Amino acid sequence: MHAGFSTLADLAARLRDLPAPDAAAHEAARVRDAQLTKPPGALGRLEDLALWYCGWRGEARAQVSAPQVIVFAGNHGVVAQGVSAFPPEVTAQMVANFEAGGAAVNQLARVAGARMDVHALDLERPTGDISTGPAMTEAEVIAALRTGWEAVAPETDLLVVGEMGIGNTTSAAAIALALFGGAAGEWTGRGTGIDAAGLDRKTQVVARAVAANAGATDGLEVLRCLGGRELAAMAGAILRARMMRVPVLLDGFICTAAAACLEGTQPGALDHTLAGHVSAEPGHARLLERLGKDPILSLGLRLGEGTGGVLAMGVVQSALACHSGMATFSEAGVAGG
Ligand SMILES: O=C(O)c1ccc[n+]([C@@H]2O[C@H](COP(=O)([O-])O)[C@@H](O)[C@H]2O)c1
Ligand SMILES: Cc1cc2nc[nH]c2cc1C
Repeated sequence: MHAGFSTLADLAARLRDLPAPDAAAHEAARVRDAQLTKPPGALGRLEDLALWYCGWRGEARAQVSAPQVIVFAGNHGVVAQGVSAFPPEVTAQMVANFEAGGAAVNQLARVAGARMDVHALDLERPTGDISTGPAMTEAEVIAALRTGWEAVAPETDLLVVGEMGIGNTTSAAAIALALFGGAAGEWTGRGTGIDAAGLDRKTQVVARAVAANAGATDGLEVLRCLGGRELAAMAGAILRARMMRVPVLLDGFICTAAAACLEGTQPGALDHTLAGHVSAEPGHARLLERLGKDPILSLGLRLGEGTGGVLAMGVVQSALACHSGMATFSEAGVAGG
């Protein structure tokens, strides 16, 4: 399917006309939930997850049959400022590891029964150094958004987008600062494990990046100026999922920062998404709070790749197994329903 956008203005127009969940299916799912063999509300948040999923899929009794995780990789010019504990070659080396099945996310995707796809975006051509100017031209950000848009499989019914990109916690922190304000230090963390001196340097780089791109206030423009190709691809996939009414589980700090750019342009653009987890990168909890998202899991992960999102797929699948598989009070002959 043609992406249907060739400029950021086209994309902003698409964002103004997004599908909503199916209120009747949501209500039918709620009625069914009330009849299941448990005290009302006893499955806690699992009940909300099942209703959320049924509403977006337009089914009173839904199950996940084609979960997909897509890992996008990109390289960042800002690594020249000494903002990561690892060298940028690791991005391409990890792509090879994803393709060989050796990364953490490969194992978790297998456990979740999810299809996994990997897209490396122009790794040999890092984005511009955000501490001195914009990361991408409009043509570059559109190309990356389209890669994400086109990566969502037609049969997918639950999506996780993850990323790999040395230097990308600097991008994510700069995006959060540009969108939500505050001090650079509130959004900047250790990423892959930079030391204390490195963290000071990185905080200054984040502040300089936002100052150097001060014209960027709209979400999509923030994505172009302060993001990276893998962040733009994640945003494109999240938007495509919305058009397909496919629920999305967000991963960590970088994934959430990319998603926040859509919400920055169009409030409500992330209504089909939930936070799969809260990462150990301190800016992530703050960002989720700003987006009004309560994470499903909190396991101290700070890996990215989609790992936290894929783990939460298991929780959503469990919620739907209960919602669709449990007997009602009358079916089971249990008193009190
Ligand atoms: O998902 C997260 O919250 C997260 C937190 C810290 C680091 N990461 C991963 O680490 C890489 C970026 O870290 P850095 O230090 O190079 O900016 C990138 O490949 C991310 O997938 C991911
Ligand atoms: C080894 C390694 C694996 C990763 N996976 C996601 N980000 C990563 C960063 C590093 C350094």
